[in-house]
Amino acid sequence: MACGIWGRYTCSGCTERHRDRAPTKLTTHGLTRLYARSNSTKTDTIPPFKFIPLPTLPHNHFFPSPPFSLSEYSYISQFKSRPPSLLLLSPSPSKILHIPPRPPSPQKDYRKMVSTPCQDGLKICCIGAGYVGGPTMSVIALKCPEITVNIVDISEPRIAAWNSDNLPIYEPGLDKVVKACRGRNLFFTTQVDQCIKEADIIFVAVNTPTKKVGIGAGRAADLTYWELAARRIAQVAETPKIVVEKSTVPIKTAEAISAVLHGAGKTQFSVLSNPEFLAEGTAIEDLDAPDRVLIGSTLCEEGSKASQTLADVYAHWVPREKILQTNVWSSELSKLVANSFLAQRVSSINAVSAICEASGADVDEVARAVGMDTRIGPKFMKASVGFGGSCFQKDILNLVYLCESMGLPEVAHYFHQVVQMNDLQKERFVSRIIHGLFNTITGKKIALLGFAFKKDTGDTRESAAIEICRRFIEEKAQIAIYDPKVEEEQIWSDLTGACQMDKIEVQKYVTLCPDAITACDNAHAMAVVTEWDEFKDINYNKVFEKMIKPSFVFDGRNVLDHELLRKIGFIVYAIGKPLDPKLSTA
Ligand SMILES: NC(=O)c1ccc[n+]([C@@H]2O[C@H](COP(=O)([O-])OP(=O)(O)OC[C@H]3O[C@@H](n4cnc5c(N)ncnc54)[C@H](O)[C@@H]3O)[C@@H](O)[C@H]2O)c1
Ligand SMILES: O=c1ccn([C@@H]2O[C@H](COP(=O)(O)OP(=O)(O)O[C@H]3O[C@H](CO)[C@@H](O)[C@H](O)[C@H]3O)[C@@H](O)[C@H]2O)c(=O)[nH]1
Repeated sequence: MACGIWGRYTCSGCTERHRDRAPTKLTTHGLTRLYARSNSTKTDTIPPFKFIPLPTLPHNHFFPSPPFSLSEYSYISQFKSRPPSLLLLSPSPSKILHIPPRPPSPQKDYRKMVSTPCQDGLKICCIGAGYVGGPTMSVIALKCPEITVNIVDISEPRIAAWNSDNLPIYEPGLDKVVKACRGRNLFFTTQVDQCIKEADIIFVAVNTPTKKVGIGAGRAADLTYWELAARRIAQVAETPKIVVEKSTVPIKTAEAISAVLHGAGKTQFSVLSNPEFLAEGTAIEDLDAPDRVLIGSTLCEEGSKASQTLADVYAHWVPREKILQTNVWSSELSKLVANSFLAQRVSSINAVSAICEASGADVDEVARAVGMDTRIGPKFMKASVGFGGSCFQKDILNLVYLCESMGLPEVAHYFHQVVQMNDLQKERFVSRIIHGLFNTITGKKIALLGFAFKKDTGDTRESAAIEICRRFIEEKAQIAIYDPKVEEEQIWSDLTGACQMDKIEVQKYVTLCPDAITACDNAHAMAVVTEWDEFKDINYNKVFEKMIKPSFVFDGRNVLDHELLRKIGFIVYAIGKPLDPKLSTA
């Protein structure tokens, strides 16, 4: 069947290059959206004119007879510097079949148009609509309006939430981006197979948690979801695809995945590594202006071509010099190393916080003095109750496991210390509270402010709050939790999992509160675990009135005004700060 593309244009539905060829029939051939130009007979001037979207057309849709004659249509593949979706120019969108004949656009325009950074009509599918897949693909859709981006997931509720006003993740600025693109060139769907089939580039952004059972349990990455996604692609794909590792994976995963994909022997796949460096809470900022974009590929011609295609997508908004193209193993390893270095800095400053408490030094002063050395730098120097999040611990343990597997036990041990230091920091915080409250917290009420692993996210994965609560429950304390963004059900699920108790049992120890003041009512102590900005603005005079005396504040993030709190009458403990003489440490 002839493809209905006219001019020098590589159609998204097939890999053929079509050149001034008159098909007998016109099909959409993989293009699902056509735009009509209204009220104009001019073909070559692009803006200003009005585009009227026609109804979405299914793949390979045949227009009814009489078939289109090519001379009646002009397809163009560039709209100013940003290539748009395929444009169907027509004087009357409602009369798409009765357009007066028009001469084709001059050849030279087409030459200019096809040399755009990204091919018109490119289709992206992202498998996994989570914290990475959702924001990353939304930003690609925003920056590349001519690219169709389908985000697929096996979880129906998650997809339903992405299609609602209540997105499944909280991320500042995400709402706006999604609203700008959803239904235009960004789609969330559970139609995994169809989107795989239609895509030119498939990102895989599924979860890769730490293995719970089997060889490498507790350390190695569990690639079950990844492999399932790869097998699905292998089974369904009919045309060549670029498959992109967006998930964080161990080195050599691309090689293994390539074997799975090519095992089916149906078509050609190029596997790229393109790790994501966004941090939660600042995902949109990080995606908008990344420090770098890393693309790893095999060194063959196919690999370089695929790498270039992906680089061209990012080049829509990321300066070329920030797009690093490396070999695939360097790319995979760099992601694990980046997270290990970041976590190592947090553990280092947390280790220093213990020295400060023992010596009377102030951790923030030390961090400032050390961080002003340009070789060291000031970032990631904030002492805390311990790092959390879905990545740091998982990725370091993954690196540790890789080192062990490669016969490098000393290197493995070196990186493992970062996680052990983090565990120690959480335990130090709990011990300070128990000792501060005269060596027992049994039956005492502790208000826990914050449950997310950091501010500006509703994510609780590996949050220090979970371990701290587990230890409080072990000591039979009463805990009143307030977090501005974390869903209640998430807290119950985290605590039942961590404590190996059912919800009713956990509820004997834990209550969830609508605000900080309520949580502090009749409490012996208040502990800040997440650095939410709003905690700085609480009326602490009011809190003090409501709390049992002596009233304690344990600031696990060093975000409160400790001087002021002491003036009000609180006994204050802050990570890495000179100890309050009134705080019992026995
Ligand atoms: N969260 C972050 O900030 C972050 C940042 C950089 C990299 N990463 C890495 O990115 C990956 C994804 O992380 P995340 O936080 O987005 O995970 P997530 O759990 O939020 O999302 C993963 C999604 O994949 C879906 N999924 C799993 N298997 C599937 C399949 N076979 N087909 C379709 N959908 C499937 C799940 O239903 C889930 O919605 C991980 O490897 C993680 O280490 C995460
Ligand atoms: O000075 C600091 C900085 C961070 N943290 C804690 O460290 C954890 C991780 O914070 P952050 O790195 O900001 O958030 P993540 O979303 O986990 O992002 C990390 O993990 C992602 C997943 O791999 C990477 O993409 C990011 O580059 C990397 O920063 C959180 O609990 C923070 O509170 C500190 O305690 N002190």
